[in-house]
Amino acid sequence: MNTTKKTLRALTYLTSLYTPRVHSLHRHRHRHHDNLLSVRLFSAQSQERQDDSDDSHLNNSPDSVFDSAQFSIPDTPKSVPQQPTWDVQHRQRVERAFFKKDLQDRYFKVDDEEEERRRRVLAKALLEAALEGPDEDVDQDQEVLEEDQKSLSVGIIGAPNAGKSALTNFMVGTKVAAVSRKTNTTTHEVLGVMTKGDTQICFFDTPGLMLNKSGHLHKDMKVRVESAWSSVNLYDVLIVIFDVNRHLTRPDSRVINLIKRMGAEANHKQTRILCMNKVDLVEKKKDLLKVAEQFKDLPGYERIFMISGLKGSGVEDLSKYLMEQAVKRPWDEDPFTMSEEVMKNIALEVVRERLLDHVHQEIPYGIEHRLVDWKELRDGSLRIEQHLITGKISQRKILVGKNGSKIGRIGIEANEELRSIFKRDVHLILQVRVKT
Ligand SMILES: Nc1nc2c(ncn2[C@@H]2O[C@H](COP(=O)(O)OP(=O)(O)OP(=O)(O)O)[C@@H](O)[C@H]2O)c(=O)[nH]1
Repeated sequence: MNTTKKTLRALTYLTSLYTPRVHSLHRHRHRHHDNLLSVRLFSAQSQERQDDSDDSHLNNSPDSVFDSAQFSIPDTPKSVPQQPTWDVQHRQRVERAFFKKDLQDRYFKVDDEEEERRRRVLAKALLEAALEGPDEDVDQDQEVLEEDQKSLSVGIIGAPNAGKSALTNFMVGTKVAAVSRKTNTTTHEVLGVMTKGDTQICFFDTPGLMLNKSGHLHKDMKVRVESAWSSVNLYDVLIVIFDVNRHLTRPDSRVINLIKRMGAEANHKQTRILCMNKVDLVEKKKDLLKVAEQFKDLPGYERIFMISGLKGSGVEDLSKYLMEQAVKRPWDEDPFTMSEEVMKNIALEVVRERLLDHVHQEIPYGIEHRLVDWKELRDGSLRIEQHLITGKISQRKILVGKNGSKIGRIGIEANEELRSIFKRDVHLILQVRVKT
């Protein structure tokens, strides 16, 4: 798997946080042209101007601008012009199918701080994925014609800590899911995409889908949870996963209820499988058979797998089984390329991440972060200009630093990372501005 693909995977999830929800149910492919992240507001609270004098001269101060052209950056990678063709159709399809606008607004609102936290985590994930060395596995170099493509959507459901991310990571081979922590405020997320030969499998997390001890939905989140439950049926395959070691030592009635509910009846539209995870932790392997015995009569499950998502035992069988379930259907994710939109997101995230590293944590909430220019030049390099706009002169000072040292540091580091992610020259310009 190459770096671009890893970055793309990281962004698959990242993009979902910001893509405006689309709500019609038609499933045909179409491209999403909205300039999603050109402007991002990070205001957690309203910013009052502290000084009413004319600050416009501050915006012309050379200190407040970082321009990568003024720094010599070693080891410029060879610029490779790319045609961005990544299609966000897959995400849109899921979002269209799963969430309705009003529900979205009422029940899925993530507060700014939480969003900020997630954004940071994701930016990190993105970088890790992008900077990771190439994998050993065979690369998907040959194009597979659309009519030959096979796809499978797989939902993974289980209690927190059951090992959903670890399993997906093992199958997909990326660390992204491990760091994109989920909370009850999130919707279904793509955990990872595996493309092998002519087959592509998309794994989805189904966070927050747990029953209470008496086997009912949690009252406080009923509407949200009900819609999420019904969406579970849309996957081709549903993996119900649980920690078998925990089940043997401290059985949890909520987990048992979940397993029973999902396996209660055969579902002709969906293949359901039960995964006994963390078998590596179980000392007496005979105990595993006892558990399998306990659930074997549930008609909803086609198969029961005993696996260790972390160590990998049994995962190959599971992957093989999933590959066999794939149906002739065009892939949803292009495994090779990144769209311009995704790249823009990356550019903002990377700067944002550096900003948070170098500036006091609370400050970035009051800053408006804009992508003001994005140009792909003829030599394949990118010119990216972003503005950091603040309403407070005191904040401007902090951001700029002594003689422009702070914004310079942020710019140099961000520029370096972007070059490494995009594999081409990046001319990054960051400007700190005061709202006038
Ligand atoms: N020993 C062992 N540990 C595992 C296995 N699978 C997962 N774990 C560990 O269990 C913990 C939870 O795993 P995750 O993959 O994050 O679980 P999750 O279901 O994605 O958790 P949530 O994100 O909270 O829903 C981590 O510390 C994993 O390292 C396994 O097969 N064996």
